[in-house]
This record gives sequence, C-alpha cells and structure tokens, in this order.
Amino acid sequence: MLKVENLTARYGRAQILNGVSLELGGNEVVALLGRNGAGKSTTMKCIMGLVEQKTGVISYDGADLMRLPPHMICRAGIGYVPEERRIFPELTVAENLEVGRRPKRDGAPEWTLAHLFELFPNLAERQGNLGKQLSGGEQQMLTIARTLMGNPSAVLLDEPSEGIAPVIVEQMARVIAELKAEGLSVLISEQNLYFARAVADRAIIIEKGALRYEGSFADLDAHPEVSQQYLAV
Ligand SMILES: Nc1ncnc2c1ncn2[C@@H]1O[C@H](COP(=O)(O)OP(=O)(O)OP(=O)(O)O)[C@@H](O)[C@H]1O
Repeated sequence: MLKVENLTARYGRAQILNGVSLELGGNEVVALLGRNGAGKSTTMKCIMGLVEQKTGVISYDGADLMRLPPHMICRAGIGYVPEERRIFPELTVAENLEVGRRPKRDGAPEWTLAHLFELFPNLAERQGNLGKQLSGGEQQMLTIARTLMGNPSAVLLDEPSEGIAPVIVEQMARVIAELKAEGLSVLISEQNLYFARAVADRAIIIEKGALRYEGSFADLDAHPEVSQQYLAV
C-alpha cells in the first residue's frame, strides 16, 4: 500500500501542498481530482522523489520513501508516467520499450513485449516506427507501456486522458481496467470527472494543495455541490 500523510511541499517560497493525505491500496484504482493548479502533479512528483522541499510521510509497503532518490522509488515498485510524454523520438517503438526493461519484481506482473502488444494493439502495428512518427495519443500509450516494462506493482498516471483524441481516451480506459485486472494499483490524476468515474474505484479531490473530498463516486454524485465547488464541471 502507498501511504501519504500530511504532505506539504513548496517550490522556493511558494507553498503548494498544505497537508495532503491519501492511500492507494493493493489492486485499487484511485483518482486524484482537482482543477488546474490544485497540486495533483506536485503530489505525484513528491511521491516520486522529484520535489526537494517537502515534509510529511510517504511510504510504500511499509518502506519510507521520503528521502529516497527517484530511481530507488522506481526500484521499490512504483512506475510514473508524467503529464508530458517522454519518448525517445529517434528510437523505434520496440527500442523505446526495451529502454524501460527492468528485472521481475515479487508481487508484480512481469511484462513482455508480446504481452504489451496485446494490451496496446496500435503499438504492435507500429513497433518498427520511430517514436516521433507516432500521434500524441500513441506516444502517451508508449510512455505507459515503457513504464510497465519496469514491472511496477503500482503506477502513477498524471492526466492520462488529457489532450488525446476521444477514441484513444476509450482505449486508455480499457488499458487502466486491464492494469487492475493484472493486479496493479493505479493512481491517476484527472480533471475529467467522467473519465475518472469510468476507471477509478474511488475519488480524492484536492484544491489549493489540501484534501477536500475522499470517497466513492456514488457519494460524490449525491453531493453535486462538491464537484461544482472543486472541479471544472
Ligand atoms: N517547478 C515549479 N516551480 C514553481 N511553481 C510550480 C512549479 N510546478 C508547479 N508549480 C505551481 O504549483 C501549483 C500546483 O501545480 P501542479 O502542477 O501540481 O497542479 P495540478 O493540479 O497538477 O494542475 P495541472 O493540471 O496544471 O498540472 C501551480 O500553481 C503551479 O503553478
């Protein structure tokens, strides 16, 4: 289980997180919701060791992550797909995937190219193409697939549905369902409530770096004022 308790973070003098707490259980999909600038990406970057100035507790399966560098956090089993796609434009799809290959880890599925190509049929068709020849949505898929090559037990996806065509958004929802079926835990950051509802087991809403709601989508629907206040709906 991934546990974040009372997390605060700042960039220089700007205080961005003011005490965020959340849990991501084993084999659970949780949506971290909030408007632009609410602190979703910063929360994920803190978990991945990419923010220096932070306080609080971050642990994964009991191991303290607070002071670990990013590569050790990956090695602990957490994969991360940042908002900006980071593919190697001059490498082929297959080569991009090989770059992400890491040894198998206990308690996590082991991914092969063949298995990934079943999950991402578009990438299978384009495995010989260069990264730069893919569409934005395909590059997003490739980034996720490469992260899976690291055999994580949990993945953090920062705004997976943003800026991609509706047909790819549907594929993305299917991929997330498949990751859960494979036994992974998934934390997604989202502004799109409809996408989040389609893929996640429960919701966490933050605003101005603080927790505003935590619970089921059914409860959220029963209190539309919460979404109206904290989300762009
Ligand atoms: N490197 C940085 N230096 C200074 N301020 C930053 C930095 N990165 C983000 N911020 C600020 O921190 C706040 C939270 O940003 P963050 O990216 O975490 O929000 P978000 O909820 O993920 O929204 P978005 O959808 O825009 O990514 C914003 O006000 C942003 O301007």
